Amino acid sequence: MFVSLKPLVLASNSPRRRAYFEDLGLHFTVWSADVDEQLRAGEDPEHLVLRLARDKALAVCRLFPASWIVAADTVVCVDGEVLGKPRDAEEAVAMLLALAGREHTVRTGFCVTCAAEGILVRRSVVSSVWFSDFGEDVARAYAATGEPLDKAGAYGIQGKGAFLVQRISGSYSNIVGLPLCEVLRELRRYKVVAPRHRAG
Ligand SMILES: Cc1cn([C@H]2C[C@H](O)[C@@H](COP(=O)(O)OP(=O)(O)OP(=O)(O)O)O2)c(=O)[nH]c1=O
Repeated sequence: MFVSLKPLVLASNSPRRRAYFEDLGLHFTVWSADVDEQLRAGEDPEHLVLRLARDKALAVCRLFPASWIVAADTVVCVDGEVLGKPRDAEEAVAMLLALAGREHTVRTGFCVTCAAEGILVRRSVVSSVWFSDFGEDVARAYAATGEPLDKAGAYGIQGKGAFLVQRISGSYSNIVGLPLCEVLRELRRYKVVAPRHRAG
């Protein structure tokens, strides 16, 4: 659907982010960026996801200075608390119960950068999600599937966790970890990618 016009690197371990790039038809390299994802005292969620997206992008940028790097970070926010990925099944259950029967937000920050061209762009996108009300038995049953362990807020809207979600407002792909409209807009703006034109 789209072609990569310039060398492109997805700085991510996330299979969801990789699948989104593959769906677009892009040619890209995947390089994981391991950075310290700790929240700093007094840091708000928007600042956190923008900082981590930049840190992940810059860690990979050093290795590919002539390439365009895309990195992202996703968190769930409820009651002023930031939920990242749970450490274990117990923490997953606690996170799920904190989200049950109410609204929370999912925020993804992303960074598009190229050292050779002196560009670094960051944006963040927020979506709202309403969970149905459920009890500890349901939270434990879902946590036991293992699906929550590598996901912010301990659920995957795109997977088994879909049954938790009553409704959403805003970008769906943002909840899954990469706000596609906004990322594609930046990649097209800098002519990193373009729609594919087939002859005949
Ligand atoms: C809320 C939600 C999050 N997630 C995922 C998106 C992200 O992969 C993950 C949040 O962790 P992140 O730290 O944003 O990303 P990651 O560790 O998976 O990958 P990397 O840092 O290497 O890019 O949660 C879902 O897949 N579905 C959901 O519904």
